[in-house]
Amino acid sequence: FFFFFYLFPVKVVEVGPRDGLQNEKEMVPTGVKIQLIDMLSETGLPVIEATSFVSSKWVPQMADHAEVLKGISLAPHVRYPVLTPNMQGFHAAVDAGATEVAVFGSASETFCKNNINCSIEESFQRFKEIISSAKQAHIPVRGYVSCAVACPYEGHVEPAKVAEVAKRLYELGCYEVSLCDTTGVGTPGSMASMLKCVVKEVPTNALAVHCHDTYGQALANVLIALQMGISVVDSSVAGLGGCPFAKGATGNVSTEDVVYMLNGLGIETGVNLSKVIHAGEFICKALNRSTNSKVAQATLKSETS
Ligand SMILES: CC(C)(COP(=O)([O-])OP(=O)([O-])OC[C@H]1O[C@@H](n2cnc3c(N)ncnc32)[C@H](O)[C@@H]1OP(=O)([O-])[O-])[C@@H](O)C(=O)NCCC(=O)NCCSC(=O)C[C@@](C)(O)CC(=O)[O-]
Repeated sequence: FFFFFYLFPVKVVEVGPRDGLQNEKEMVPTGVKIQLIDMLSETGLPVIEATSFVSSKWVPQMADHAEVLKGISLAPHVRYPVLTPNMQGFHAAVDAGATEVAVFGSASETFCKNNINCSIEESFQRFKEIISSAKQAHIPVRGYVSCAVACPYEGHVEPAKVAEVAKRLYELGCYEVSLCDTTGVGTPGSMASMLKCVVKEVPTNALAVHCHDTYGQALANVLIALQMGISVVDSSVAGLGGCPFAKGATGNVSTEDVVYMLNGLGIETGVNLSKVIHAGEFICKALNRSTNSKVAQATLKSETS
């Protein structure tokens, strides 16, 4: 690899209130979710994924989606996408005031079936309907490709399959496609192989990466993506999270660690790190656990010593 650090800004997409909280066993009070999002809205983060309009039988933690979306104080320069797996979710999201949605596909058949109860082909029929209705309502749609490196059920996933699914989402009208290392098994090597294949099919300026940190590789994987020209990074405050349908996978790379690394590279994000650390402290206290962010741990320790 040759190293180049481009100095154009990176967009950090905060997924903590959705991806971070969806896997929590104990119900997180709606007021806590709202307060977390409101605190994150004050940090300079441009995008905060607020909740998901999925079935409460499948993901009970997200059952209060409408209350959360209606309860937050919308900041003028922040976008608040929500997940919508089908038209029922799309209509409910729009009724609750959503102005941006996200569809979530997969490069693995088995994960698709376990996550949204349909085949990849059927999922595209659903996405087509959602994207077409969203277009009429001038609602932007983001797309996810789960299992972009590996699947919790099938193991290795071929980069060509990831590229095919990403291209279909992009061509259907997703303005951005986020490539997800759902289980966090990716390494800079496997990420690079996958990304090399995907960038042949989808422009880099329409791609994002979404790295779980199960094997401690997430920051290195983000760095590889930056070096390959990708400038959108998903992350979760305090590194919270995991997918209920990817057993054993831990949370996303933490927003604090991503922002710290980008600051160190001199790359503009517009995000105030200490405010994110403060929001992370709030949610960790509410969940009665310690942060997964190394940067937050070090900062809070130095403040108390
Ligand atoms: C997609 C479905 C709904 C299909 O679920 P289904 O059971 O096949 O749906 P159905 O159409 O047969 O309907 C069955 C029941 O669900 C209800 N229903 C149907 N749709 C909705 C809806 N939108 N909202 C609320 N309720 C809904 C519907 O009303 C009905 O209720 P009943 O008559 O039995 O009382 C289900 O599989 C589901 O909700 N899955 C949720 C999956 C999920 O949230 N996964 C986690 C997020 S994805 C993720 O974490 C990965 C990501 C994005 O972060 C990236 C990465 O790291 O990989």
